[in-house]
Amino acid sequence: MRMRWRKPNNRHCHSVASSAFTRGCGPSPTQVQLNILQKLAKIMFPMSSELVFKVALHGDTLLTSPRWNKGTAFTKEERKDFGLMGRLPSRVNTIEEQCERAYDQLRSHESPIQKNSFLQSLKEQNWVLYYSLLSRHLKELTSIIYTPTEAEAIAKYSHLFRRSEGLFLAFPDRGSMEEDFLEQIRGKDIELIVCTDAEAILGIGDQGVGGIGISSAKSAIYTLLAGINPTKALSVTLDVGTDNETLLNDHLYVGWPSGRVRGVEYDKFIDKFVQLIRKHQPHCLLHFEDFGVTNAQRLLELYRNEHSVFNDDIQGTGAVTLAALMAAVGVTKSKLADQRYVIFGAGSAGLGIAKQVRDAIILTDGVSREEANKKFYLVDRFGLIKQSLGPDKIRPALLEFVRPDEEWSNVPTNDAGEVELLEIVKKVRPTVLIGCSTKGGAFTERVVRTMKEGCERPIILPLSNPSNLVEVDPKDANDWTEGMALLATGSPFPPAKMPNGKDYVIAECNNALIYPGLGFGSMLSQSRQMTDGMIIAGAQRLAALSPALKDPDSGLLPDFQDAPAANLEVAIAVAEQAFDEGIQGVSWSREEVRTKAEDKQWKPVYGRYEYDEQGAK
Ligand SMILES: NC(=O)C1=CN([C@@H]2O[C@H](COP(=O)(O)OP(=O)(O)OC[C@H]3O[C@@H](n4cnc5c(N)ncnc54)[C@H](O)[C@@H]3O)[C@@H](O)[C@H]2O)C=CC1
Ligand SMILES: CC(=O)C(=O)O
Ligand SMILES: [Mg+2]
Repeated sequence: MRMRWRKPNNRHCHSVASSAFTRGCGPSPTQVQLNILQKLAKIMFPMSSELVFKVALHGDTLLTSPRWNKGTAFTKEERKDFGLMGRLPSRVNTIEEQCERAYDQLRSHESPIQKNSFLQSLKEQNWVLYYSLLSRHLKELTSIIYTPTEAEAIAKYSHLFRRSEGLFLAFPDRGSMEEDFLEQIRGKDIELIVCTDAEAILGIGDQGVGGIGISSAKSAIYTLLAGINPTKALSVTLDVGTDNETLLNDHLYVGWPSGRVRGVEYDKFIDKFVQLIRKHQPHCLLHFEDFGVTNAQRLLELYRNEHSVFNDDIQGTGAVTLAALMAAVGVTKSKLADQRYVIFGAGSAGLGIAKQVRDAIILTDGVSREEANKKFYLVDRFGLIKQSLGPDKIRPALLEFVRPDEEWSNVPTNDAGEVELLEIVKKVRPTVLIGCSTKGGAFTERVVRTMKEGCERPIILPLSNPSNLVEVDPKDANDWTEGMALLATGSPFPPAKMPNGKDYVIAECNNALIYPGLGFGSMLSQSRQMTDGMIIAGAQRLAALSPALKDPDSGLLPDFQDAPAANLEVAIAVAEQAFDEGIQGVSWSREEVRTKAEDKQWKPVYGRYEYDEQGAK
């Protein structure tokens, strides 16, 4: 891996949208903000007249194609050319009018889950309108199509089911997997596949076939935040059964109603899928999402050297958390290597974070791997991960982080002989406490206050999703530490009040702030692998955009409103790193990365259609 560690800086502030990114960058703030907003507006909503598409669809087939349908925005001329006269009401609308109408309709739905269903149905009808609407109300609507509301939609998938989306590969139909896959991608140039086996969806566990909801939500976020062309993305659910009794006992369950396939048969099934991607789509990025803890790391290691494979829960979460921590140590004027880390929940996310931060400590501060490992205390269902838990309770991937028993011989345990979080906090006096356990409320008042006694500015990141599983409500953590905690959460939370009455922005430390950029950077450079160097380069770039580096009372990470601009920067850093490592698969040069990235982004604009038999279908 050829890469140099670079301290966060603001070199890239000219090209991002947030005012927080731009303070101190040459022209007056107002002028800079104006330029940036104009640039962002152009990126998000370029003039549709600039684009011309050759389209081969006609009449109803055009109106029912979500990619090409424009609804009432078809011009009179297009209506004549495409057999739409009489199929649409007379008035031609602009996209602005369509968004206004759709937003009014959305607001007539009261509950978040109803809004989620409405947006899903809009997506099935008209992609340009769907993504335009989401872009215009990014923060508000991301929480509807992603965490927290998507968790509820997934749990209710079989009951809310109306129309299928994506590719369903069920274990009993494995004989026709290749045919089914080819049928789905026929005529398409797929660059991204997001797949899940749905064993650990967000924090709500095994959701069987409903897992398609996370693949398509993650895929939509790729489009929304990184401009991935939705026609080039495929969402997949690998339906290997479910051990969720509620689903198995539900006669309306639409997945394969069987217990989960495990062991050799499971591995063969996954391998068949990966190999057919390697055969038919050798350049596409394969994104794994929400696999169970026993498979996630194992599958990543198995395939990452032979294909561009990415596990979001491990690598995406590791990267976004590293960026948040880099910003936090920037505020406390300390180093990553100075911290003592307690990670509560040693699953995919917990391990991914530990490894990512450990690797960064080695790179930044020249600490040996062994010394760096010692800075981490991992905690899981059986309390502290220490030697005497034995191989039944310690996955091989955790071995580097196991604490020696002697270190804990004088520490009180519970009846089961486990060392619980409070005792760990008392002994370790952590400066960083991260939650990815799915155990809502685990960071109790005592835990947080004890942590505060041991350090002036505790860094607390309760990352579990959805919102009701957060380890501590950030408002409480803020109150219990008299506003001194540096906080970020996995799902959106409102600002907390500082003792001086000021709002403290709770940054969203969600992998969506970085994975679209990591994936886009890899796709853009057509790199053969997603390397650790590329991921760290992306995390560094995101950290450099932290508003907290300018104002310590601002959020640790860019506001979600700025997520498209931040992800573009991440993508550029990742692609540049691919060049530095010599693993790019494109013939253009490193200097062209930014222009190529901006050009490649798909924008939700209609453009003008011309009928052409050889055109898009
Ligand atoms: N903010 C973000 O970007 C991300 C957040 N997450 C969230 O983190 C949580 C975990 O996700 P994954 O690591 O993918 O799941 P996972 O299933 O791989 O890991 C969960 C771990 O927590 C442990 N655990 C369960 N109950 C516990 C308890 N009472 N005390 C301590 N540990 C306990 C489990 O044994 C398991 O090792 C989920 O809520 C998920 O939504 C995950 C990925 C990204
Ligand atoms: C955000 C995410 O990937 C998760 O909660 O699993
Ligand atoms: Mg996930």
